[in-house]
Amino acid sequence: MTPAVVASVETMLEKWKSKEGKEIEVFQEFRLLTSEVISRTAFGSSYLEGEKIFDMLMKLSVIAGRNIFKAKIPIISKFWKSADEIESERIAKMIHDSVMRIVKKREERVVNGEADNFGRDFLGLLVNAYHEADQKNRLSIQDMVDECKTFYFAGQETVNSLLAWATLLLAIHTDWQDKARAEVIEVFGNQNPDSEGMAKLKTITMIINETLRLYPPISGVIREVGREVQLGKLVLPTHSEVDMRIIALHHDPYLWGDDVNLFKPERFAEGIAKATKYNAAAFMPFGLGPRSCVGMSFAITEAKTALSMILQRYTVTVSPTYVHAPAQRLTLKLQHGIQLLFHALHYDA
Ligand code: HEM
Repeated sequence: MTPAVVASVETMLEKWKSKEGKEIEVFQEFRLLTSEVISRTAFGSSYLEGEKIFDMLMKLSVIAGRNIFKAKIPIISKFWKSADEIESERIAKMIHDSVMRIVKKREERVVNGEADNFGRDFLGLLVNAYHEADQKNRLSIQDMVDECKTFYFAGQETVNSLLAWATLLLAIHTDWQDKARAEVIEVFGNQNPDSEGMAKLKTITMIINETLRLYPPISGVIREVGREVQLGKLVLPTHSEVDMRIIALHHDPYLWGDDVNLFKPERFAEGIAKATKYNAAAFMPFGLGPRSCVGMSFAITEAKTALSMILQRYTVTVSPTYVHAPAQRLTLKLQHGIQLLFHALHYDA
């Protein structure tokens, strides 16, 4: 996957050449980057259509984000729909139609003999499951659409958030920015990152972990209680939902010390186990247990690649217009974005 990520980062950095020294809003920039990466990975040759679908999913996520805590009135909500609900239904229908169009195209290629399978990318696997001979294991269209949604939210929004916060923290903590750049130059010189060098990026890994601790893209996970259980003085009934606030664990001074709110990547110098004093639940940006994130390595490789390529070319500082206003919108975002300045380094990267 590294060459696909490198190609997408190169496209982004090519655009940045005309903006050197000027303000760039990185949340939006990384949104385009991570959408392209996930579209290429998930939809392969159909990635342009994939991007359109993800774009619509983005709109749906914005609507869902602003309605997440709104209660519904049971009978009235059956007959009356808010503007957001009507818009969500319209977008959902468009997404459904787009997925169907891609599926049809892939089916036609097989029928016409242009291809002997539906594709080896994520969508190809879904189309295969849709054609599964055994009805019990067959995927419905709705399942396919839902899988696309999960993949998009899981794989795009999260890395978007991680990259944006990491770049902001590097812009604020220029000592760490210098250390990270020195490491990248030592490992890759001015060449593009490769998978072999990824494991050697110790400082970058520490910075990524500390970013995920302070600003976990997913701030909590929900679990349903399988059977009644007692936790200390608390009895949790069967089927009750437990909302585990990852962000609260990551900011707990009891677990992390009085400097819990400071950016100190050195906490992770000897790895996660040492940093958490072997308490697995103290640091869980990717969740915990059998349902934890399947895209963890993908996400870390993508983040390391993008950060390395930026550091090879630019020093980064915070723009005077930046306002610190984190906001929970499904993932941890910023109300006014992240405005940074990128200054070209004077050597050929
Ligand atoms: C910084 C980036 C990411 C973060 C912080 C993150 C975090 C998480 C978290 C907290 C969960 C819930 C785990 C749980 O319930 O215990 C999750 C689930 C999931 N993630 Fe990620 N994720 C990231 C990137 C990705 C990427 C890049 C992909 C795919 C390419 C991905 C695919 C998934 C999927 C499919 C699930 C659902 C797993 C299931 O329900 O069994 N994630 N992720």
